[in-house]
Amino acid sequence: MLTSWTADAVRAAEEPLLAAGVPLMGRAAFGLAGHVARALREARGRVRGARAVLLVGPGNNGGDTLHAGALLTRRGVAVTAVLASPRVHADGLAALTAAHGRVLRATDGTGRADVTAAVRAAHVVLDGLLGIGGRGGVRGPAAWLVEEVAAAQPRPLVVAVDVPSGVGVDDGTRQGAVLDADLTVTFGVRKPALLLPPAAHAAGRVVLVDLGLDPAGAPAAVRLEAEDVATLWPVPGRAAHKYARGVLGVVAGSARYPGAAVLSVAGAVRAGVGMVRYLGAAGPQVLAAHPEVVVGDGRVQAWVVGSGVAPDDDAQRERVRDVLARAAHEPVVVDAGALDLLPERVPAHVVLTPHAGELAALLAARGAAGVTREDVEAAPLAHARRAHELTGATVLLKGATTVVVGHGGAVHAQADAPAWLATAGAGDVLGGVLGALLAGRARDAVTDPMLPAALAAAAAAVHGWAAHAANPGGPVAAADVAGAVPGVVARLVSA
Ligand SMILES: NC(=O)C1=CN([C@@H]2O[C@H](COP(=O)(O)OP(=O)(O)OC[C@H]3O[C@@H](n4cnc5c(N)ncnc54)[C@H](O)[C@@H]3O)[C@@H](O)[C@H]2O)[C@@H](O)CC1
Ligand SMILES: Nc1ncnc2c1ncn2[C@@H]1O[C@H](COP(=O)(O)OP(=O)(O)O)[C@@H](O)[C@H]1O
Ligand SMILES: [K+]
Repeated sequence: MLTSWTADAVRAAEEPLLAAGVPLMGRAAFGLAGHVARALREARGRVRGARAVLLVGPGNNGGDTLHAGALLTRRGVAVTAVLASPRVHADGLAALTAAHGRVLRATDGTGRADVTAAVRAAHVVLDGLLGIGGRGGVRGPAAWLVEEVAAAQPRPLVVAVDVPSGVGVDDGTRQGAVLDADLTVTFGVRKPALLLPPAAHAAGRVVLVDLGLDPAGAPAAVRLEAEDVATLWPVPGRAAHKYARGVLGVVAGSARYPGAAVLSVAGAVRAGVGMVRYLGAAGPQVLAAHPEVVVGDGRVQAWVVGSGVAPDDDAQRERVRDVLARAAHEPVVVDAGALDLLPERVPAHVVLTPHAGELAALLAARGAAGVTREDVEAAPLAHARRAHELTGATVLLKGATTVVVGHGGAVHAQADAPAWLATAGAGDVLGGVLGALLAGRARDAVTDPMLPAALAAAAAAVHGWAAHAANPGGPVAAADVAGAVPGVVARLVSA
């Protein structure tokens, strides 16, 4: 599992080490220089003779960068530091100067031609403008520097120091211009912005330099990896029978959107549920695609409702209402056309699966007037959290990185899918996969309010891996994603 901690938690964890005289900045700079050297060797075969530009802000993030620059000069790298602020980390600057690094100032305007020339000639640029002390994004000369590097051709390798400068460290927002990095070298522990969208998309590959930090409390956001998902997946015991494995009720599709019913069922059947019962008008289409499905009412352990349920399908909406009225005791995945039927308050084993537009509509309907899809995309965590607080539900917000907020505010962020997964019907398959997990672990999901969020994150991960597996590197249809789920699960649980 990848974990992350807020800026405050990092500072609190650093405190006792700093008090004990542990040279944290020295360790950070040494690790940073090592990773930069490795990246240069990979990119151009050797380190010596490379040209590096350091973007240096006013704080310790700039200090780390200057110290790393001093170490790089000793390995034969020509280092130019560009100071973006009149204030600069004094020790770091002294170290770089002593190592014969070059220093330019972006603050006086007159030396800008030299800065531009250095940036255009650079093999690597280290972004040390702002770290965990950044507030409100890069401004002034620093913003100009970011633009210069972003426009440089050929594009240098960009290494973010601790975090890409100008991200909301704790909430994953982008506070204005952010330089997209190829590599982020982060110190001590990951920061939430390195897992959360949209900031995480600017981080590139993330490597962690161990500083011996031991932060307190629960992590701010986590990402499940294969071994975590394997421990969550319900695997039938030797004596299992279909009812013991869990029966999933599916209220999806309508005369207008029968395909959603087929895809929702496909996700559930392929993820490994004991039985699927289907309710709705798309019975013939569902049976044609999945003869193993039982059409009609009966006992179930969990539900998926809403995928492809048209707003004018009164009969199907009535079934959704019936299911939601029983949600106190049975886990329910609430997708698309069922989101507007959600009761005022629900338990955490009710999992909402909106995309950004649907989440905006849900929030607007609950008093957050004027929230748009763009607002949600700019701050996914804040809006998913708001929806959780307003409804009590576990909220899985779909996107390139899927964010889940569950009981107690626990946050998962899964970025396992190729962009090819952004295709019609993919969300219906995800609902089915998650429904299968909740049916298989229905009792646990009702008694342990933390579990639904973990299961939701696990479903998003498997859905993303299945999209890769269905056609590595190329386009996928939603049905093919469902088709790849059994193989992905087999590899997971047999590893
Ligand atoms: N405490 C330590 O000894 C360690 C700190 N580390 C580094 O220190 C960083 C944090 O250092 P700081 O707390 O000095 O913070 P930063 O280096 O992130 O700089 C923040 C400083 O810049 C100014 N500032 C904030 N927002 C700004 C904005 N939007 N525009 C212009 N100026 C702005 C503020 O005056 C603030 O003091 C970490 O990210 C990490 O790189 C690491 O070296 C590990 C050890
Ligand atoms: N850029 C992207 N990269 C990876 N996955 C994505 C991206 N955009 C969307 N997805 C995923 O694709 C699926 C789309 O679901 P959704 O928007 O509900 O579509 P539909 O309603 O047509 O099924 C979600 O699982 C979402 O997380
Ligand atoms: K930075």
